[in-house]
Amino acid sequence: MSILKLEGLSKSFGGLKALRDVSIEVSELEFLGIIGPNGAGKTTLFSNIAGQLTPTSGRVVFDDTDITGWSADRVAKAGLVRTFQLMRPFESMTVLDNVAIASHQKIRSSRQARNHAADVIERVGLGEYMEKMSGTLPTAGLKRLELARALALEPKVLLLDEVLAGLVPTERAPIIELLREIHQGGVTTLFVEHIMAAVMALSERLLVMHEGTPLMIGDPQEVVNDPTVIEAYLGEDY
Ligand SMILES: Nc1ncnc2c1ncn2[C@@H]1O[C@H](COP(=O)(O)OP(=O)(O)OP(=O)(O)O)[C@@H](O)[C@H]1O
Repeated sequence: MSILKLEGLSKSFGGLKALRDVSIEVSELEFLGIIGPNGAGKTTLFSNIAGQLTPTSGRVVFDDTDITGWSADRVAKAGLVRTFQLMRPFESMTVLDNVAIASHQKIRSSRQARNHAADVIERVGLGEYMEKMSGTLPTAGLKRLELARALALEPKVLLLDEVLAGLVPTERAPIIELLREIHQGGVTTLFVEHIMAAVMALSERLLVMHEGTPLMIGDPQEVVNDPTVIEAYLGEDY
């Protein structure tokens, strides 16, 4: 069953067509990798799905509800949550407070929201940093915090935008493992990423975006071996 349907989604910025007629369906509990060259429209796609931008035309259907044009807050509360390439935690607040703010959007009671936030922080492996100021976290810790803030909203669908960017290879492996655990915990995941080893390790299906439109979608191995994809994105030496 599909949990997310994009129907003819397009987005223009003035004369620039950043998204052109994107139609894809994402199955419940799927892990969909999304790759493509810089400027292909990957982040714009997420922004149009998650409510930071309103599509110029087309529809976003989530869990059988047309959410096109909904505010980002409303989309997130409904269970479709994204992370950002540039993380924006409140640096002068503790890790717990940062995540509790997100929990509070789902849970009215402050005490319960904090308890829930603490559980999520443990789950992403930041337990020992609970009372530390967010601004003191190393990059890998900030990535975990970004994931915790997303998980605090109890997403059905998670949109991950280059969550591995800025990490050195030894830092990536545990975050990749965490992403796998989150997905296996029952979260449909869309994963925009340039690190191909991670894309191939996690993706069940792979979408290649090129010039604002899907170039190919399918089995990851078949997609990365496709000559058109190699020419558009991966290069001969992939
Ligand atoms: N707010 C905006 N206003 C005008 N143009 C924009 C805006 N956001 C994105 N664009 C343009 O839309 C196109 C798609 O950009 P987008 O950031 O979605 O690409 P991307 O695939 O995410 O790239 P990257 O891999 O570098 O993050 C680019 O040409 C970009 O310059």
